[in-house]
Amino acid sequence: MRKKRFLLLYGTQKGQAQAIAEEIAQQAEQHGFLANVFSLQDLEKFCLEEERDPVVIVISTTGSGEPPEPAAKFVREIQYKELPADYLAQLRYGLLALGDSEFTFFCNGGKIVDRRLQELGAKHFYDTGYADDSTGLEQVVDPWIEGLWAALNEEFAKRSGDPEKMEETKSAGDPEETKSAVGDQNAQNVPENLDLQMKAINLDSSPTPSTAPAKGDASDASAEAAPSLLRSVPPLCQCSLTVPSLPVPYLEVQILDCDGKVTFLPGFY
Ligand SMILES: Cc1cc2nc3c(=O)[nH]c(=O)nc-3n(C[C@H](O)[C@H](O)[C@H](O)COP(=O)(O)O)c2cc1C
Repeated sequence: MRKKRFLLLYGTQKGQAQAIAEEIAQQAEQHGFLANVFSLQDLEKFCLEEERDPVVIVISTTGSGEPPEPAAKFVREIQYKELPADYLAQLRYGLLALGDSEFTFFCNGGKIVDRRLQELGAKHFYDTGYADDSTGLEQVVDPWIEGLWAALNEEFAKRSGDPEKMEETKSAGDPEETKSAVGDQNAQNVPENLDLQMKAINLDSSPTPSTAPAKGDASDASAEAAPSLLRSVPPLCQCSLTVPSLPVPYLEVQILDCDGKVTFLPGFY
């Protein structure tokens, strides 16, 4: 059977995004997919405007919230103001943003690209992941990659219009399940602080927040614009918000007697 192809693009400054893209490409084989991997700087090797297969983008952030330098030309091209709002209407993509929450503009390189692709009519087939170098990229990267295969399968099933395959994929994990697959996995296999990490993602400025439907048509768009306690909506979701890391807990208590003698409270030493 012919392998299901997807385009895999990466934008990297120091090599992490490339390594993750290569890992995705390697795993793709085992899941029955074929990934064509290119750097975002190789503009002559891909054309988003004509791309009909799903696209996966892994992109880091550098400077103070800029996309990596090799991706700069790509970003300039998609930011061209004359592009019509349906320029990438056929495009279905998933994006994994890398960053470090110690920086003010967390994952901003990915957010810039994500936001612009949405403005040009492209749609997510899978929710955006925000991986944080300060807590360990793998805490988000690993579950994100694990959920990617079900999302891709569902996307291909949809294209072939095969309801049975859709059902099969659903039971294997559709976007609802794709999301919960990531969530469930977090709950079961990874440390407690990943829960916090995933909450930070939901609060972040994803154009399609992970608590919102994975894909948006016109009706989704109006539903998403309504105020909600369950999902992040504009303008808040478009801000570059970052949940700060807690400092290491530390407490020392000393009580001084009036004569200046130090008394340690029972239980504190
Ligand atoms: C000089 C420098 C600037 C950075 N600036 C940001 C930033 O503004 N926002 C952010 O979220 N991460 C920032 N990062 C963190 C990187 O995006 C993160 O470490 C990422 O994993 C690097 O991926 P790469 O090796 O593919 O470039 C910065 C890292 C460096 C070295």
